Amino acid sequence: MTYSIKEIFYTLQGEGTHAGRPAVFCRFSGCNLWTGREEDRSKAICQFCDTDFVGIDGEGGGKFKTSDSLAETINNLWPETYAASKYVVFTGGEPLLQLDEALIASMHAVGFEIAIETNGTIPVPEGVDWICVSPKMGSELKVFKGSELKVVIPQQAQVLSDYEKLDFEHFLLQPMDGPDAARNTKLAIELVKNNPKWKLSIQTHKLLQIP
Ligand SMILES: C[S@@+](CC[C@H](N)C(=O)[O-])C[C@H]1O[C@@H](n2cnc3c(N)ncnc32)[C@H](O)[C@@H]1O
Ligand SMILES: Nc1nc2[nH]cc(C(=O)O)c2c(=O)[nH]1
Ligand code: SF4
Ligand SMILES: [Mg+2]
Repeated sequence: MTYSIKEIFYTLQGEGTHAGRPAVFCRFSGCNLWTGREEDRSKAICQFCDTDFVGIDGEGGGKFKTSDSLAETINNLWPETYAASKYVVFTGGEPLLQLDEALIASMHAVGFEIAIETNGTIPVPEGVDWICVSPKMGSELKVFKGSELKVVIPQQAQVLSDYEKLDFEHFLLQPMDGPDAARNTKLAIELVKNNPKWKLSIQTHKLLQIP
């Protein structure tokens, strides 16, 4: 299959349990919860997205005709001096619209550990090594287990105790960025202190001003 990629870049994972870990980010084009067009945001299922995932015009973006050619492009961004700990984060947009077993096999063949950032509305194929699910109110959750559940707060009608029943290793609250970011951060800190099952996830790449 042909993969539509918005951008590919080498940076640090900014969020979640692996914050600070060097990673190649591969951002797929397109999402099932928003078109990505500003004029559609107010009627989208997911309205708070901080990401441009439209088209294939970003750094390293394009159409890749084979899983091996995409894997090779990702592999070429990893420093030659240290081949251990190769780590790719597939994100988007919604990566599970495109990530398939062929691409998982191609990434493993070049020695990568594979992570995804998903909204949890599409089942995860076998072989993904780190599954981060970030559920969106107004969508139907279909992924009930994984590595980390990263809940952006606040969202309308959210009930944190419902999430606590799910089968994840780590439970994280991430303050929603936007006009109320400061207030949302205070709220997240208070919630975590009162519910220690949860940990705080802040978007460190924004503080660090790295991609
Ligand atoms: C851009 S999304 C792409 C992956 C996938 N579609 C998803 O929603 O998980 C990557 C991560 O950014 C989070 N995110 C998006 N907009 C955000 C915002 N305004 N503030 C905080 N986190 C946000 C998402 O919840 C998700 O965990
Ligand atoms: N540095 C960095 N870390 C991230 N973690 C999740 C991201 C995403 O957009 O999926 C992201 C991102 O865009 N940049
Ligand atoms: S589901 Fe993810 S990529 Fe899609 S609009 Fe929401 S935050 Fe953005
Ligand atoms: Mg991001």
